[in-house]
Amino acid sequence: MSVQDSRRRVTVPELTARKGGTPIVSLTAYTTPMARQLDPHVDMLLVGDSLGMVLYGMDSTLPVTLDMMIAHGAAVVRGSSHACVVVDLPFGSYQESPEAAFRSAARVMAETGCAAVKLEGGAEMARTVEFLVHRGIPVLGHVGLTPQSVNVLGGYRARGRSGQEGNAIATGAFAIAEAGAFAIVIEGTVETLARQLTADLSVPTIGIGGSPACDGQILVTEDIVGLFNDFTPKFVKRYADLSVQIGQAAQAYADDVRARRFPGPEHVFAPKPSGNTPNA
Ligand SMILES: Nc1nc(=O)c2c([nH]1)NC[C@@H]1CN(c3ccc(C(=O)N[C@@H](CCC(=O)O)C(=O)O)cc3)CN21
Ligand SMILES: CC(C)C(=O)C(=O)O
Ligand SMILES: [Mg+2]
Repeated sequence: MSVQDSRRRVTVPELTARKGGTPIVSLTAYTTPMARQLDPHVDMLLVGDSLGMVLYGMDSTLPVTLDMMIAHGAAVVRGSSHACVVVDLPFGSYQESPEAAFRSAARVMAETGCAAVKLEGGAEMARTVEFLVHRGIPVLGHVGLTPQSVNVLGGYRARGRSGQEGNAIATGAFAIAEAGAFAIVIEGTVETLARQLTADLSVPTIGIGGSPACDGQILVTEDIVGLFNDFTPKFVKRYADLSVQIGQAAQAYADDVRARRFPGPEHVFAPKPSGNTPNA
């Protein structure tokens, strides 16, 4: 793993040009301090609507609002200088019509300074993707396990196990690519489907529970560093356990306060020196 060129921001066309090349490295970020830590190491930062579950304790991504995505999107853009920042369009902000999608996406672009938006869906979203791209908004597609459709899908289970479901996902991915998506996230599908789509699509695929053959990979940062422990999808690899370190820090602080070891003399403000105080 190498620190990337941090002098210049990765552009959307540069990500598209990575098809079949060096894998696109991507992680989610929701806040400025996390973006600052991740930015040098990744090509793309996604401000995912997973923030509803990870940061806000919601039990799905559906209650996430456009205002939440804009606030967190702006925070991530402020914390990054290298990565291409993409912001999820939340549930309800784009499905109704291409016009509604444009209004939402234009607010996200203008108010955050991000480079692109992501939206979930297949063939039914192709017209919307084309509408946005033709009007200057780069779109990242997202097919397979699409969490905003959890109530239709009936849970966060792997997709494309049946030939019929696999065909529908493939048709959707081709429609989104044809409509001008610059890359497509393939989430939670059988590996063979993600591999086949990577071989057949002209744009990069970014896998999350997809395939090692995908043109890139993405995961939720809190999942890989152990800061989110409500559930762990099968596709997550854990690289650190920061919740343990946070708990240890809180325990040590609590022990210090209760024993009056904190604050120490170095943590308190001495009185200002002045002419008429005997102690000065
Ligand atoms: N922290 C986090 N990580 C994610 O990857 C993520 C989110 N949140 N929120 C939005 C969606 C929801 N996702 C999920 C959520 C749960 C499973 C999960 O538990 N899958 C089980 C099988 C579940 C079942 O069979 O019903 C698994 O074994 O992977 C997978 C993806 C992926 N996304
Ligand atoms: C995991 C990625 C693909 C996502 O959509 C999210 O974090 O919301
Ligand atoms: Mg999302």
